[in-house]
Amino acid sequence: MSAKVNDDLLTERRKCEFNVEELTNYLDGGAQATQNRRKLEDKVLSTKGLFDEVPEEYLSHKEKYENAVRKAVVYYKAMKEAEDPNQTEQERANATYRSLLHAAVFKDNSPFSLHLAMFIPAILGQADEEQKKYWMKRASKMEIIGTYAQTELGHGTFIRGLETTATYDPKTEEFVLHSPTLTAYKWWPGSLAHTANYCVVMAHLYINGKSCGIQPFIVQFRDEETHQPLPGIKLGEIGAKLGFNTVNNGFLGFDQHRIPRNRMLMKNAQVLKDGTFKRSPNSKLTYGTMVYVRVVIVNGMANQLARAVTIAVRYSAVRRQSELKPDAGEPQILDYVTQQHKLFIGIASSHAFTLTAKWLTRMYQKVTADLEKGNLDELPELHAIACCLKAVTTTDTSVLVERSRTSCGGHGYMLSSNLPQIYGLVTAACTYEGENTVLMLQTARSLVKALEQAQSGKRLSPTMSYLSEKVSSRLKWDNSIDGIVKGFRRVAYGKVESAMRSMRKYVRSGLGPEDAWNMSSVQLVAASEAHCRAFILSTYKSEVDRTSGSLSEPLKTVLYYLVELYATYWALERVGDLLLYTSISEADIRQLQDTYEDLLGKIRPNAVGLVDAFDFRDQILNSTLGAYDGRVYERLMEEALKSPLNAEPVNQSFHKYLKPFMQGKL
Ligand SMILES: CCCCCCCCCCC/C=C/C(=O)SCCNC(=O)CCNC(=O)[C@H](O)C(C)(C)COP(=O)(O)OP(=O)(O)OC[C@H]1O[C@@H](n2cnc3c(N)ncnc32)[C@H](O)[C@@H]1OP(=O)(O)O
Ligand SMILES: Cc1cc2nc3c(=O)[nH]c(=O)nc-3n(C[C@H](O)[C@H](O)[C@H](O)COP(=O)(O)OP(=O)(O)OC[C@H]3O[C@@H](n4cnc5c(N)ncnc54)[C@H](O)[C@@H]3O)c2cc1C
Repeated sequence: MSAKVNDDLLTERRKCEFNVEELTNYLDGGAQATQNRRKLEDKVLSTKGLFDEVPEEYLSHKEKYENAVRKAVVYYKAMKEAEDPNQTEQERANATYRSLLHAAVFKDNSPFSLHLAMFIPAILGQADEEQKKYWMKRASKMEIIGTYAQTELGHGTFIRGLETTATYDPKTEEFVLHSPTLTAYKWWPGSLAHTANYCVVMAHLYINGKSCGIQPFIVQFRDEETHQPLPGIKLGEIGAKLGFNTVNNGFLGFDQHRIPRNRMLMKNAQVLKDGTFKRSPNSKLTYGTMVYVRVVIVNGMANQLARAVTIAVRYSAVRRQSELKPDAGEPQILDYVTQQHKLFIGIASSHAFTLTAKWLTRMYQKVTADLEKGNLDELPELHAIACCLKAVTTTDTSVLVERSRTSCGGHGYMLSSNLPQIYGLVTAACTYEGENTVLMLQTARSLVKALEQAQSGKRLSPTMSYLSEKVSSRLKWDNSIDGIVKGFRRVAYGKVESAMRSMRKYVRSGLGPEDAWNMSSVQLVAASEAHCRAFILSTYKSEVDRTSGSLSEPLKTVLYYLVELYATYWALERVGDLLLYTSISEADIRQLQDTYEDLLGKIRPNAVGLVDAFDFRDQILNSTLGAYDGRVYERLMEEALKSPLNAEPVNQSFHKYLKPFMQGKL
């Protein structure tokens, strides 16, 4: 097949006003990081056996899983072999920060993902030093494969309501794990069904009949040689899902299953041999693995969104449809301003999430280091900001990936475009690791507390300190980026205050505080959203200010177009709220709309350059519509021909059913 690049894409690349490689380096965190990432990709992607002969979508549920395990093993070994021993941990982390290498291998997700994303982090965060040494030696080499088993059939969100019990037996120095009901069965953990042999189980600890809260236990549930479930273990797979079909989500029930005392992960709380319980300094430390994954998800969303928007923008440069002007031929669909409106916010959001994720990762690292020294002061702030960022970035990414898909018209509906699978991956994140509404309400809880503290003259944590600033009933509006950040903060303040007023009103009318909270929760979620949008926007702007000093002028200019586009887009989306709490006028709104349209026009010549700068290889995009060369139609046909239905000109169903039916013989 010729390697000719589509002419429209060539023209787009010539029009780009900035240096694409410079932006790639900026997103990676430096030229060296780009080089390391590419080296890693070269090495891993040249491994034999990593890719599918038959596209995954044509396999059965069972075959998909078996094929994914085959690839996971090859991929894991390739990643290990590609590790550069001369690189520091930090350099390795930088090289993989924006890499979606696994996406080249799995159109869906890896059956090892829970081992790496949660089992190992749970050991690192919950085990004492001796346990960590023992388990990490085995887990890091994948001598054992683990998962994180928290959610049950009956409870996911409400962790305190988990029914699985771990009852300490001081006579044998063992815990007895038990699932007293059907709803107590662990349900959802990835890798649990047929891949893993160990898991971290979150269970309700009882000592001498007394509840000691939810605690983490490391549990072997399959024999290491035969892989048979151990006695007292009931196991299975939960069935087909919207996505995650190669992740092997499973169920697990315990029937009086005994494990030694040292299998409780005892970094925070401990059970001594005689059954003495030593409390954790803060019971929420047990939830630390979830906080870690929420932080990781924000970066994951930035990357997946970049992938979807790369596919959609390249396709939109190649696709020609309808007429803008008579006799001028069919324009590229990217010339339709509505198409730009659908897609450019995806590019800007990906940048905003990447920079916010970097900020959040630094905060996570600081708070974790403080926790090691016994300082828990900033844990509530980390929890509050991680909750809303996880919720808002997953919600926005799901919307924008779906918009990217529909922006590709009919071809976006093809699995070969890869957009449906990317949607399946990102929409899952709206639910897992804390359902989004629930997490928004956690942030709202902190906002309410912060406003109460501000009103009684206490100092607030940095991310909420604006709540202690003096506010006028309507903030004086200005259309600058800083003005928009202030506007969103004013909205957050106003909505928290209004929710608090509602709660007091409901309490006066006879409701209890919990019912009053529930009645006001729609407002509370809106307050969290405004708080989070102000946070993302201010972080995005200040991170670009902080890090763009040495960049070339053309690149800086485009980066600020995107920051301004992001701010303007959200101001226009939430104009009703701004009208309620600020002095924004009709003239301001009209000017914002003009600015927005002007920005779409300025970004237009740079659109393909901007997505090229994400630097995804074709193998990582895995898409008929998004490849670098723009050979969209050829690829669609090539992929269609791989359909097993095209293997023979006449399908047997014709002779079996259609022919007798059409000839009236059936
Ligand atoms: C596509 C790319 C992405 C890449 C990522 C890879 C991902 C791999 C796949 C992941 C697979 C998924 C795994 C899972 O889903 S595991 C299961 C996750 N489950 C959850 O997240 C459950 C959600 N529920 C909770 O977190 C809590 O129960 C909840 C926060 C909702 C409430 O807890 P609880 O009822 O016990 O507490 P209260 O509301 O009464 O609050 C008590 C106080 O504690 C504070 N709090 C709560 N949680 C935390 C925390 N984690 N850290 C610190 N503090 C916490 C809370 O704010 C209250 O404080 P105050 O009393 O001071 O107000
Ligand atoms: C793809 C995928 C992978 C997963 N992987 C794992 C895994 O590896 N390990 C694991 O342990 N779990 C896993 N989970 C489970 C996941 O963590 C839970 O599904 C999630 O925490 C939500 O809990 P739930 O299903 O109980 O939803 P529910 O809490 O039942 O939510 C249902 C509805 O009730 C609402 N609701 C619930 N509580 C409140 C409240 N307090 N206030 C207002 N509204 C409320 C929610 O907003 C939602 O609209 C996975 C889930 C998915 C989808």
